[in-house]
Amino acid sequence: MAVQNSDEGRINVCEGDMIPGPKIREAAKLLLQVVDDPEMLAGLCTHCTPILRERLLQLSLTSGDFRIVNNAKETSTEAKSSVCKASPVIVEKPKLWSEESFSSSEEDEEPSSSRDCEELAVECDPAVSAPQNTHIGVCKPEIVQETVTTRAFKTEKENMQFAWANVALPSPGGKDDRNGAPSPRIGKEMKEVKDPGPLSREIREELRFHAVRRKKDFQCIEWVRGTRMNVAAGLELHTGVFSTVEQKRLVQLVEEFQEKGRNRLLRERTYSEPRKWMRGKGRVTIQFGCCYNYAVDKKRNPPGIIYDEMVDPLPDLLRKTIRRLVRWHVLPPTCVPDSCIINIYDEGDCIPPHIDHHDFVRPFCTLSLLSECNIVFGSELKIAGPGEFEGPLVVPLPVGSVLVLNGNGADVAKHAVPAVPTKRISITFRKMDPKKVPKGYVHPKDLENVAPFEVTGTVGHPR
Ligand SMILES: O=C(O)CCC(=O)C(=O)O
Ligand SMILES: [Fe+2]
Repeated sequence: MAVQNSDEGRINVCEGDMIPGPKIREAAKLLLQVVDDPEMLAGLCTHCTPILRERLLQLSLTSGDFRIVNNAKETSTEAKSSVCKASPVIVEKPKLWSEESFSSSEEDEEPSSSRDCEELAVECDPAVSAPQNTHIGVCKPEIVQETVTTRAFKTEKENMQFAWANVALPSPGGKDDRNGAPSPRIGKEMKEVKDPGPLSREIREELRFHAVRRKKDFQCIEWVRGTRMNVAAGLELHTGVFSTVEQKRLVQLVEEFQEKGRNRLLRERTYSEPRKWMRGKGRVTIQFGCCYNYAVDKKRNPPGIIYDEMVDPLPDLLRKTIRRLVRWHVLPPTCVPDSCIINIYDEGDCIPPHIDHHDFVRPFCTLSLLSECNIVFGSELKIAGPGEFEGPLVVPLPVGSVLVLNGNGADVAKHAVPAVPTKRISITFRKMDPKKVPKGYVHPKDLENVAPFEVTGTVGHPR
């Protein structure tokens, strides 16, 4: 249902006006709840929508008051021409990885380049930009900026000339966070602005938790063994679970382990780099927690988890990732993954049609990194050529998204990733069937009793 516009509560904002931070945060939280309304989104492409959501989220997390520095009509051209050169708004960086820091130190800061990337997602490679939904149609940066700065906020309320380019946010001490230099947008008067202090970790986590998008209504009706059914039932796609910075850290970790694997610094079966003798053959895999055998191996082990083969244990960052998945309601606490397989796809690499082995319990999930690709589902998948697979359901996997496989989607439908157009990394997290846990496996303490995040209802409603 479309959101109804109402003239009540219309706000006139003039240059120099101060808007108290709590009001802005409250407005941003409200907008976050209706941001997916079709009327709100009219004219926005699917690339812009997550950016708008991310920006609203940033606003809902900022501390300090806001001053309108000029009006939207004047600045929309300025914004258009300067978008790629400078951040149009100085926003206090919300703490990332809110439950726990990816790094050992709470205060660990990102290098300025990655922070710029967070703030100016439109300027960055879409492959590492804000969480995205499907990626249909690509906007030029200027167009994205124009859309975000004017159209999204103007709508019927012409008087509410609220635009990113028009707002200056004081950061503590009047400094630009990114390089410590005084911000050109913050004048003397801004020093008088009272900073209500940072939001608590719990509120930050709840806000980010509420911004996660969850698609659970996949449909693919097929006749299977005489029964008509939805073979996609049980599939879920979650976006916005990992920030761009968190994704970058995960990619870094994968690259570090790939390097160690190449240098034979990992257990023998942790890292595997098959010989590629034709297109669609082979992709690098890194396994943690258990050794999964794809096909009968040299020692005649059947496919499945090998009982007497050890691989390296799950690194700290991947255990944190698992906790995030459970805390943020992507996987149930009854199914905390204790193993994972990283697939590194170079351009042209693929994964052929398969159903994941039942040595792993359901549900399980796959995190997509670096670039978007399609995954195909169906009770029968056609092999149309080397690395070319076709099926009745094609699901685009946005960068940073998590696909959960359960029910028919995991056990009736096969899935395959056709040859990818560009390098991609996926991490599949799975819990071993307790009867199949390999010899010598030590269960990590921090994966015991992982509790899902409790929704307090103070911030918004789950989607
Ligand atoms: O790379 C993907 O998205 C799928 C990976 C997969 O199907 C698997 O590891 O079993
Ligand atoms: Fe799979």
